[in-house]
Amino acid sequence: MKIFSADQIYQADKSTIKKEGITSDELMERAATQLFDWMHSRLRGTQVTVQLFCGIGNNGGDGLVLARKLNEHGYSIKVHVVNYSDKRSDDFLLNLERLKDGKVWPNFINEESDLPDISPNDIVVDAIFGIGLNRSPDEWVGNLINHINASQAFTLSVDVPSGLPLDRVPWEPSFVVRASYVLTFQLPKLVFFLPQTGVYVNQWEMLDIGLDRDYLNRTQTHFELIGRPEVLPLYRPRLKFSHKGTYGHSLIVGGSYGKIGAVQLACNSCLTVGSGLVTAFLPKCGYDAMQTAVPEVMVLTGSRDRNISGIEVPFEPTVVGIGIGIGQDDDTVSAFGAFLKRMGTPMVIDADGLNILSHKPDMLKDVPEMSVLTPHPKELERLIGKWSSDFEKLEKAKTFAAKYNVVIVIKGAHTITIYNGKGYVNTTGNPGMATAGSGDVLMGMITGLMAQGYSSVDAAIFGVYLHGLAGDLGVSTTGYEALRASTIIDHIGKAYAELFRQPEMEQNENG
Ligand SMILES: NC(=O)C1=CN([C@@H]2O[C@H](COP(=O)(O)OP(=O)(O)OC[C@H]3O[C@@H](n4cnc5c(N)ncnc54)[C@H](O)[C@@H]3O)[C@@H](O)[C@H]2O)[C@@H](O)CC1
Ligand SMILES: [K+]
Repeated sequence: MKIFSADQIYQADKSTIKKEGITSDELMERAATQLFDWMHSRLRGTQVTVQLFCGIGNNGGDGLVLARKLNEHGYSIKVHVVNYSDKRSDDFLLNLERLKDGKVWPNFINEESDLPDISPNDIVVDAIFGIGLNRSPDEWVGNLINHINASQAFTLSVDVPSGLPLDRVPWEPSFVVRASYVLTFQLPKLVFFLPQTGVYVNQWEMLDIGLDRDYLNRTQTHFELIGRPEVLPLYRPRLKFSHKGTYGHSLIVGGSYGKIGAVQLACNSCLTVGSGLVTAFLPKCGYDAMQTAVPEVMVLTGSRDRNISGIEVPFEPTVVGIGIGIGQDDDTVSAFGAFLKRMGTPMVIDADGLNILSHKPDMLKDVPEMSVLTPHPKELERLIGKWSSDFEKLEKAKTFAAKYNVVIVIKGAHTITIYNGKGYVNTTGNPGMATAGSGDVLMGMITGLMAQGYSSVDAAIFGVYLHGLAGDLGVSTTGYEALRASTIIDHIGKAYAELFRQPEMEQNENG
């Protein structure tokens, strides 16, 4: 699903209004009716006080329409108009009159006003600012936002948490509503998924307001949200008349004394995701452990006991996964450099492989094109330099990926795959996966997918999604704390099956 910018969303609104021959207040009515239906279906007339804080633009207008509808259905409401500007929008004014016609008299809040009491048992509707926010809220508005945040009331934000801009980090972090729930109109917003801005959003949901499909389909975006509908078409079915050679031969290069487990995990996940053959290249000390732990894997070793050295293999691998647990011993660094120079096949490079590249940036030119780099934030920083915000981080990663023609997988709560100027934001995974070896499993999976013929970028997007899904399935039996990297591997098969699971309704209908 595409992630649109604020400008593009305004265009979508305009295009819808024009195409359907409706007025902008009719679109607002449609949007706010969705908000009302959502609340009404959950509250079912419960006598809880709903305090609506409405700005003076169209986000505030949405809040006023919602207030009118709640009032018409007998809910107990208090409406506050947050008077931060004289430039009230037409649809705000129209709906203010309609609200007054229903005998609801809002409380107007300005710089001098006392802050209203909010009980922790109230429901707050936050309709102060929407996607039109273009500068920091004034201090008194910021104080009101702090007051809402301190109330501990359930806070439902309309479209976006007020104070959160769509294209940058907030000017003042405390002047942003911390939303319990965001009901966002039709399209996901990038800020929900970035570490610096996602913290303001506890849960979110999209409400379809019928924006112009043609406009949405034809417009190109810089980011895309990756869910099941996006990954299913990437899946490459196994063929009946195939053999293990059809699915590639992966070479996993990694390990050092005490870190052979990383390679076991990567080889295991590489096989489990479907690589036809897997060979591990290890220091000698890892030989017995590897042969015992993963019998399906073939093992080659270098000449040194505790570290990788001279990477020589007597076959042409389809793809190489390299870097986990290798350390930065001089011999290892030169073996890694020579290997990069010699190999033309795309690689998946992780962990110390990335750290070596950060220390020896002249090696970057030897990284085969269309390789996949899988850094966590610290490794990324070493590679591309410091950034001042998540937005700058994404821009720098895009520039780096373009310069070396590689795919970058920025690991995190919402892993983002960067390629060719675009970011693919993953939706699976959970905090239980922040555990030792989880990254090794991911690198094995991406390698195994490339071995089977997935393109580098598809393997990254699909692998990240499947890895997260396997973690989500695993966590249902272990809980967050007890989830281990091996549990993720154990659930790769179920994750594949889950991709093709029919929703229960359809299953019933089909008999
Ligand atoms: N355009 C449409 O047709 C629709 C718009 N909708 C709603 O409209 C919202 C956008 O409305 P608006 O464009 O009116 O913008 P907002 O309601 O987000 O903000 C109102 C206005 O405040 C001003 N402003 C920005 N930052 C400020 C600050 N820090 N201090 C004081 N004033 C500031 C801007 O001029 C802005 O236009 C969406 O988020 C959504 O809730 C929905 O009703 C769906 C349909
Ligand atoms: K809002």
